[in-house]
This record gives sequence, C-alpha cells and structure tokens, in this order.
Amino acid sequence: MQGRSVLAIVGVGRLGGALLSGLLRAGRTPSDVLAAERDERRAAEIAASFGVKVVDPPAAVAEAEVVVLAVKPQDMGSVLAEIRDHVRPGALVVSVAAGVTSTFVAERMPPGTAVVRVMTNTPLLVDEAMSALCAGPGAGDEHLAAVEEMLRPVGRVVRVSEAQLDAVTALSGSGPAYFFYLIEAMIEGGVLLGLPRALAAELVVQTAAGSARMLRDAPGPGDAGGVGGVGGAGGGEHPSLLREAVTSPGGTTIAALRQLDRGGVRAAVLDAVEAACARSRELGAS
Ligand SMILES: NC(=O)C1=CN([C@@H]2O[C@H](COP(=O)(O)OP(=O)(O)OC[C@H]3O[C@@H](n4cnc5c(N)ncnc54)[C@H](OP(=O)(O)O)[C@@H]3O)[C@@H](O)[C@H]2O)C=CC1
Ligand SMILES: O=C(O)[C@@H]1CCC=N1
Repeated sequence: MQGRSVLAIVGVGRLGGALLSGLLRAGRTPSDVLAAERDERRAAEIAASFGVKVVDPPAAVAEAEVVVLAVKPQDMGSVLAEIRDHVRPGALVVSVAAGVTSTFVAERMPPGTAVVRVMTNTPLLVDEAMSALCAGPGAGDEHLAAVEEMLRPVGRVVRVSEAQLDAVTALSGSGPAYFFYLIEAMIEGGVLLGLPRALAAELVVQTAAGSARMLRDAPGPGDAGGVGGVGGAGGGEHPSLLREAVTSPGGTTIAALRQLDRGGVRAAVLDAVEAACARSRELGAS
C-alpha cells in the first residue's frame, strides 16, 4: 500500500504479536498501527514494548484501511459481529486464522469488503516466516499484492488456492512445532548419552540451522549450480541427496536411520500432517 495507511491488528497474542513486531522492524510507524487485545496484561505489554495504541476492536477497525484478524478460530464469529458495523467502506480484511474460510469472514462483513486469507508462522519473529495467501470474496490482484507487500519483509510469501490452505496450515503453519519437537527429542538424546544439556542443545540447534540453510540456500554436493533443490526458490538441494551424503556405508548414520524406520517415524509424520489438516477443516466447519 502506498502512503500512510492505518493497520489494525485484532488479537495480538502469539501470532498477532509476532506479526506486529515484524511489521515494525520492517519500518511501519507505530502511530499507524492500532492493536486490539482483550487480555489486559498482554495489552499493557504490547503498548509498552511496541509503542502502539491499544483500543477495543470497533475503535481499531474504524480507523483502519487494513484489518488483520489474529484471534483464535473459535473467537472469530464473535469478533466479526463486534466489528461489523465499524469496518470502513473499502477496507481490506486479512484473516490469519486456521481453518476459517474467507466466505465465513466475508458473510459477516459489510457487503463489498475485500477478504484475504493468510496462513503464516511464528518464524515471523526472525523475519523468516513462510506465508501463503489466497483471495477471498471481494479481493482482487491489488489486494493480494498489498498483503504480499506487507508480509514480504518478514519472510517468504506464496499464493495458493483456498482449497490448499488446510494442507498449508498442516505443513508450514504448524510446522515450526514439529521441528521444535524433534529438536527437543534430539537434545534429550544427547543428555541420555551423558552430554551436558547446554552442550547438547548447542550441537543440535546449530546442526538444525546448518541443515535448514543447506536445504534452502546451498548448492548440494556435486551440484555447483544449486538447482536440484525442492525449496522452490532456486537454491538448495534435494533432502534425499543431502541425507545420502551424510550416510556413510556401514557407518553411524545408517544405524540411526534404521531405528527411525523401525519406529515408523516417516508414517507418523504423514499421520501427523494429515491430522493437522483434518483439524484445520474441523475448525472451519464449526
Ligand atoms: N500460533 C501460531 O503459530 C499460528 C497461529 N495462527 C492463527 O492465529 C490466530 C491466533 O493464534 P495465537 O496467536 O496462537 O492465539 P493467542 O490466543 O495467542 O492470540 C489470540 C489473542 O486474541 C485475543 N482475543 C480474542 N478475542 C478478542 C477480542 N474480541 N478482542 C481482542 N482480542 C481478542 C486473545 O485473548 P484471550 O487470551 O483472552 O483469549 C488472545 O490474546 C489463530 O486463529 C491461529 O489459528 C496462524 C498461524 C500460526
Ligand atoms: O495450532 C494451531 O491451531 C495454529 C494454527 C497453525 C499453527 N498454530
């Protein structure tokens, strides 16, 4: 969006707070942001840490050209009812809620309101989010472009169809939690082997960071062009090839991987993302 544009964020919890911090880092002026947060302690923290005004949802949306809805899916119906009569004509409403369809939002907004649905993730906090977005009722290319412009400074952005968003939620929306879970388990493994916890954590976290960079950015072994990846951004190497390069014949890695296969880890991951996708659909249906 060009020029001064007021942004309202309704629900400044974990996700809304991460988004707010990223947008301010990207240069948005605090006086151009209005936050609405019903948790009083949290509201005071937001005002103190970010210097933005915290008001109630109707007051926030009444002044905003762009409204981001970051409340829990279960709260979306009541929040939409609360703001309906206060949203400015021509406002763009962006929902980041899991499962909630753009039609659900649009039906509860004044006719003609443009709705864009987004699924992003908490790496917003380090400007490394993965955001996916689609146009809902009333939204055109200019609205998608405006939301892309808002999110690009805080990570990557792709356009998807709304039919894909529950799967996207299961992969990249919830995905950081899967990695954190695996990292926790590996640190416990180090402790089991007798390493001090802090050392185990340092070894595992740096290994995760290095591996993620190889997947996304680095040319793989024997692939100076870096074109063999699956990251969709021109860099990186295919995960199977990277794993093979670590797996020496008769070595340590293959001994570990056999145990992961015995434990059914691959099937558990498939079941996990399927369960997350199903839950996203359920949240949308309720
Ligand atoms: N956390 C994540 O990693 C991701 C979350 N999302 C989506 O983002 C949304 C928010 O999730 P998350 O940040 O984790 O949840 P949180 O519960 O941390 O944040 C939501 C905040 O909104 C507040 N709130 C609820 N109703 C109102 C209202 N009427 N007016 C003002 N504030 C209100 C809540 O207050 P109270 O605590 O009192 O309920 C809470 O502080 C969800 O829809 C989720 O699906 C999307 C991608 C990733
Ligand atoms: O767990 C959840 O429902 C939210 C949506 C994606 C990540 N966190």
